[in-house]
Amino acid sequence: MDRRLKRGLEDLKNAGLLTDIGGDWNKIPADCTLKSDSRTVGPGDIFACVVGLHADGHRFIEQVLKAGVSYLLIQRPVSGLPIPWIQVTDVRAAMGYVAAALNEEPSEKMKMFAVTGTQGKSTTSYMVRSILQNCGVKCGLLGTIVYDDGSKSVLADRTTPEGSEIQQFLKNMVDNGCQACSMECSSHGIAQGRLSGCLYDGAVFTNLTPEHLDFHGTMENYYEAKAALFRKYLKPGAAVAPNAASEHGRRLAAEFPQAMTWALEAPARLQGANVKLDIDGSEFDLIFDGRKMGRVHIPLSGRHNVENALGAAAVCLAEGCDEKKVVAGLALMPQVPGRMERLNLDNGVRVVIDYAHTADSLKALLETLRPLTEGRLVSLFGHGGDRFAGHRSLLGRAAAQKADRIFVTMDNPRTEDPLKIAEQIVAGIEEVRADGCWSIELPRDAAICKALDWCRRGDLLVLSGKGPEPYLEINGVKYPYSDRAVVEKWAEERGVTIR
Ligand SMILES: CC(=O)N[C@H]1[C@@H](OP(=O)(O)OP(=O)(O)OC[C@H]2O[C@@H](n3ccc(=O)[nH]c3=O)[C@H](O)[C@@H]2O)O[C@H](CO)[C@@H](O)[C@@H]1O[C@H](C)C(=O)N[C@@H](C)C(=O)N[C@H](CCC(=O)O)C(=O)O
Ligand SMILES: Nc1ncnc2c1ncn2[C@@H]1O[C@H](COP(=O)(O)OP(=O)(O)OP(=O)(O)O)[C@@H](O)[C@H]1O
Ligand SMILES: N[C@H](CCC[C@H](N)C(=O)O)C(=O)O
Repeated sequence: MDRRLKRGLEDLKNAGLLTDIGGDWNKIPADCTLKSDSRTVGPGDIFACVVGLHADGHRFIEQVLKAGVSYLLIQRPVSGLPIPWIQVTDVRAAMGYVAAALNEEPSEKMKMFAVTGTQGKSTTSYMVRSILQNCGVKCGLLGTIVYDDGSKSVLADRTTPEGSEIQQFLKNMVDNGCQACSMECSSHGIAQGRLSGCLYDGAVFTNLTPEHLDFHGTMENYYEAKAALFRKYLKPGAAVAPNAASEHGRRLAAEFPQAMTWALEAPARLQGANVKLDIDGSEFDLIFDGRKMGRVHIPLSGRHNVENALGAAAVCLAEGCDEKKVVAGLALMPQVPGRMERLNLDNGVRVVIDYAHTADSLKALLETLRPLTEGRLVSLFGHGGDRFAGHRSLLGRAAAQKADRIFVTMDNPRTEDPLKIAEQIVAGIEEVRADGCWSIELPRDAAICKALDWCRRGDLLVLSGKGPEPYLEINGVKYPYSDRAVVEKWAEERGVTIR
């Protein structure tokens, strides 16, 4: 038995996943890679037959054998297999353990930080990385925006990739000299076992509000998925940093006595006070066990971003980072793409691009921007198709309560009719306002141009929902698209300069 695979099999056994094994697993090549997409496999690979919602990986066995695959990970008995195989009860959840073993357990060679919660994962994981880098620690990043292995950064296609991909990224981080990894963990990723093979030194819980109920069914299931990160994937003595202002954060804190709680407006070990918000950023006093540690400046506006900074500071302090370096590290963080991203036009109009795609985050965003707006606050958004439809009327309500004018448009309609989605948003607007403050313009680029033409000096236009996404997904096709590029093109055509 190959030395590396021995460990993988032990982990599969301990996780209750291993059913059976067949064939010769003695001489696995050093560069053998585990893949779960038949369209990407090549000679020498292990193919994992994932049983998904749309396809059953076992159907592709003949195809991958022709492609030269050397090993298989299967979930149901397949007779007459000509190559070695391992049978497990859940291939998707098993992939991470096997890939971790083949990659020599990369998560044991770095300080691993996880961030979970409905909102704030990307921002908080950028903040964690910024603090660690200021402590002289080279840090990789995995999340919704990019996968950065310490050498190159590629655009992410999911928040938490499949277990096989995670382990490959972690291995690359180790090879590239990273001493840490800051990683977002989505509830889908945790529930589907994509984290198998990862063990974390610290984990942050930001908040839990209704989202992804199409997948989890109930809020309790959704909470359980998040809580599993803390119950199953922490190294002994790991730092646990829950938001004590959240009911679910308090539940986690009660379960983990070592918790380094944090909160903006609730009792906690780490707190923020004297918050000052500006369009270009925020500042606040960082209070640790009742003592002022320092005044923190972050280049991101919004109380929710102050909360994210508290979460990042809490996990880093609990992991032993120097207090002054934590404070300075937060100030050094870069603009998180598409999170409160500002574009100042020289016609006196300001534009903010933000990834708010839930009613709570749109409300928080508009609440932050309202007092910072001289003229009218203009809100432009849609909602993603094949996602939790319960958000739609609530998004409409949130905008109607805070904005002066609303342009309803499309997000990624996927397989839904974008007009029907827009009408569900409008239903929410009309529950609150009857003054005709809205219009529907479905093509998102046309809607943005219309809104920019409508705005005048002092107005603030908020483009929300897509943040930095470089595409519009319609019926399974991703068309190149970017909110920022549309504003830039409009400005160029109108002779307006962006500062
Ligand atoms: C609900 C969910 O997580 N779906 C993911 C899941 O789909 P699935 O289980 O239905 O897979 P499937 O399409 O039936 O395919 C089964 C297997 O057959 C393989 N296959 C398929 C076709 C083929 O020709 N050959 C082949 O080998 C596939 O690679 C896969 O391994 O596995 C697919 C392959 O990895 C993913 O693309 C797909 O993500 C879809 C695109 C998705 O939208 N996921 C979202 C909901 C998601 O995971 N989001 C969270 C973040 C949410 C948040 O904001 O918090 C995330 O972590 O990104
Ligand atoms: N702590 C927070 N509380 C509420 N809303 C937040 C918080 N942090 C960020 N937001 C809002 O949510 C949007 C997405 O933020 P971010 O990308 O950091 O969260 P996320 O959890 O990574 O989201 P996703 O998994 O969907 O990518 C932001 O653009 C902002 O509008
Ligand atoms: N990562 C999240 C956010 C999507 C944001 C929005 N732009 C959409 O496409 O629905 C998801 O996949 O549910």
